[in-house]
Amino acid sequence: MNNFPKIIISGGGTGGHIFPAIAIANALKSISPNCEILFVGAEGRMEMEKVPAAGYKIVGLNISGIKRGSILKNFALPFKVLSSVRKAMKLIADFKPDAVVGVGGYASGPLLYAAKLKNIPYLIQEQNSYAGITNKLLGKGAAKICVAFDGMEEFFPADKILKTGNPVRKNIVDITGKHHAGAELLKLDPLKKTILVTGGSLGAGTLNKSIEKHLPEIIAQDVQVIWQTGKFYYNGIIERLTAAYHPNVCILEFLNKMDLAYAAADVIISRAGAGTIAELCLIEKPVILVPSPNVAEDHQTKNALALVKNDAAMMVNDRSAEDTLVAEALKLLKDSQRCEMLSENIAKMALPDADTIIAEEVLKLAKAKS
Ligand SMILES: CC(=O)N[C@H]1[C@@H](OP(=O)(O)OP(=O)(O)OC[C@H]2O[C@@H](n3ccc(=O)[nH]c3=O)[C@H](O)[C@@H]2O)O[C@H](CO)[C@@H](O)[C@@H]1O
Repeated sequence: MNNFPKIIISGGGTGGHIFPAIAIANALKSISPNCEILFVGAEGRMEMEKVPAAGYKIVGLNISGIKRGSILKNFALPFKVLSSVRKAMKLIADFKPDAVVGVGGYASGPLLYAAKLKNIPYLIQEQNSYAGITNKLLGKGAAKICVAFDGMEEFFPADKILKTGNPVRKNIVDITGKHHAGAELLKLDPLKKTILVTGGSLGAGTLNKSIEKHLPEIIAQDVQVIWQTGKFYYNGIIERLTAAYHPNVCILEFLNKMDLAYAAADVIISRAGAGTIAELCLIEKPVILVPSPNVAEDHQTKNALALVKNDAAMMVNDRSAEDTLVAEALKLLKDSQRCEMLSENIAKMALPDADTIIAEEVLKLAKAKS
């Protein structure tokens, strides 16, 4: 076997694509410490900051998605796609990867397409129950497609599908013994009940409105809240709220130490992004999911229902969240039996080794090529 396999991992846009990619890279490094990994992302997107922070090198392509609303806004898109494919071809020629991984998102398309043209084997990792357009288009040429949900034959050739679950960063879900450290970092009281609110990597307007509206009730019950707002909402919330400075309230735009926030929480309110759900199954805490209605084919509702059907999570619709979400969370916090049941059931849904299984598949492809 080639002891120095070279792997390109491409994709990004949101945490939902970036963090599985980092989890795969970490697993590759732990199985094959000598392997060389290069990330390829989209210029100006979150991966250009998060990937180097995780210790990996990344190169950016000048590529964006289709913008809704006006043809004019998309005028430059075909040129960007062409120049990105050209740059991807050059990256492949220079780096000479033995295998390529695509996790979805803007950069994944040009890079996988270039890999296909250059006969480099590639693996696709699809996080959701509904396949993204890039992954669907490039699925036929993939050597393997690693998925997290049943029924993905609807989008991909059945013989290429492997159900692995979504890869998660091991350090994020290792929360044992971190409750006090979490409370300390977030300047909260480790003895008080705590709700964590997370809107996924970009934050969620509905969750923010719901918390903002009912913050006085949370404080009145002497409950603490770790409130991740997302970058776009943070300043507005801080400007509007004097309660933001109450000792029970910790507001952040992004949680860099998600493990400590998970560890500090007694109940979690969350969007139903596939990566977050994979983590929630592993940390085994009671969860209320509020699926985003603004995603393709309503896939977050499908993600959430997979848990709800097994009594492994509660669900509140986006439409009713402003009225009922906080009351439901405060009620759940007081019901220790229900919390225990939800924790037990969500743990049964976990697929803990996705990162290692996918990394092994990638290394098999690299070995077959070299
Ligand atoms: C609006 C949108 O398009 N959402 C999609 C996006 O979600 P999104 O980008 O929110 O991704 P996920 O919910 O899957 O994962 C979020 C990731 O970000 C991390 N995190 C989050 C907040 C924070 O403050 N700190 C932090 O580290 C979480 O630990 C997790 O690893 O990709 C997912 C996976 O393709 C999809 O299922 C979602 O529908």
